[in-house]
Amino acid sequence: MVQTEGLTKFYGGRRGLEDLDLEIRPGEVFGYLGPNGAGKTTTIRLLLDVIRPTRGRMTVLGADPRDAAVRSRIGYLPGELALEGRENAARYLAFLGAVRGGVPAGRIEGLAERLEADLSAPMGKLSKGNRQKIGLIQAFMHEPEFLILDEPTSGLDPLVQQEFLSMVREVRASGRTVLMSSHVLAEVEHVSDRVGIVRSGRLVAVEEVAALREKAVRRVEFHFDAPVPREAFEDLPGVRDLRVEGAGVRCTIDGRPDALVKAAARFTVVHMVSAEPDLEEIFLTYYSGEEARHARADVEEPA
Ligand SMILES: Nc1ncnc2c1ncn2[C@@H]1O[C@H](COP(=O)(O)OP(=O)(O)OP(=O)(O)O)[C@@H](O)[C@H]1O
Repeated sequence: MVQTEGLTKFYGGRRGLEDLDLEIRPGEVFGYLGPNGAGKTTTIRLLLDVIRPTRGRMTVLGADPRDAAVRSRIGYLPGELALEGRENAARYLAFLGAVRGGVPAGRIEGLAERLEADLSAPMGKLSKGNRQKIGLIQAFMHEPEFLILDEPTSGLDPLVQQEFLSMVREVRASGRTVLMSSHVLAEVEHVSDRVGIVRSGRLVAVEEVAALREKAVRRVEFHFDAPVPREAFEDLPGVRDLRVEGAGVRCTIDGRPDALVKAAARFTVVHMVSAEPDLEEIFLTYYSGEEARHARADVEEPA
């Protein structure tokens, strides 16, 4: 769906994105993560030919993004959607639908209902959340084969976020592809197949979410019906910060919990707590590692 090689964008002397090699596969949901200013929007604008690269190559849907036919096969939610004027959202969406070759009115209404969007207010008066919903409706409504969503969950309340994530899952189930950016891992980890982590204009990692989860540290607690010997839990693969106090065992695990679970199973377990793996910690490691490495390169570079 997307293939880039050495894709680079400088804004004058300022680095927007440098040497991006990225592949997005058909049918996947790709989460594009990074803090503010990392280069996510720059990447997305390059893929859509809103801006042109300083150097590097890319294909989108197998073609040059300058090819106008490519754009019509993509649904796009910009990070900041400008919706102005007195016209209401219903008429605006109907107009866009007609321009895109016809979208059934029922589909627009269906999406509006799911997202609890108000289509009757004048567009210039929409709240941030409602503007975001209108942006999502126009991105999804013509059922494009590739959806590019820049910070799609920003401004949505938690219930609407859940509904949006269901819409993304449905897109994937129908074999279509999604690229969504975010600066919060939690917003994309439950729906993404892979995540790319970008920092200071560089892609620092691309990982399967399942692999990331296996690498993550998780905190685990066991309570037994009687005191257990510390030796039974020492030197188990991946087990760290072990604390054995009477009938209680606490530790963190790096990777698979298999060895720990088998060790615990030799005693009578009365209660067990396992926290969700903390992917955010891994995510932050990528950020901070890169920060050090590229601290010097962050200073002005030539165009
Ligand atoms: N039009 C522009 N002119 C000059 N510099 C720009 C321009 N657009 C982006 N930049 C710079 O390029 C870098 C990457 O910005 P970009 O908007 O791509 O980041 P982002 O990851 O999308 O962050 P955000 O979530 O804040 O939009 C930043 O340092 C930003 O200041």
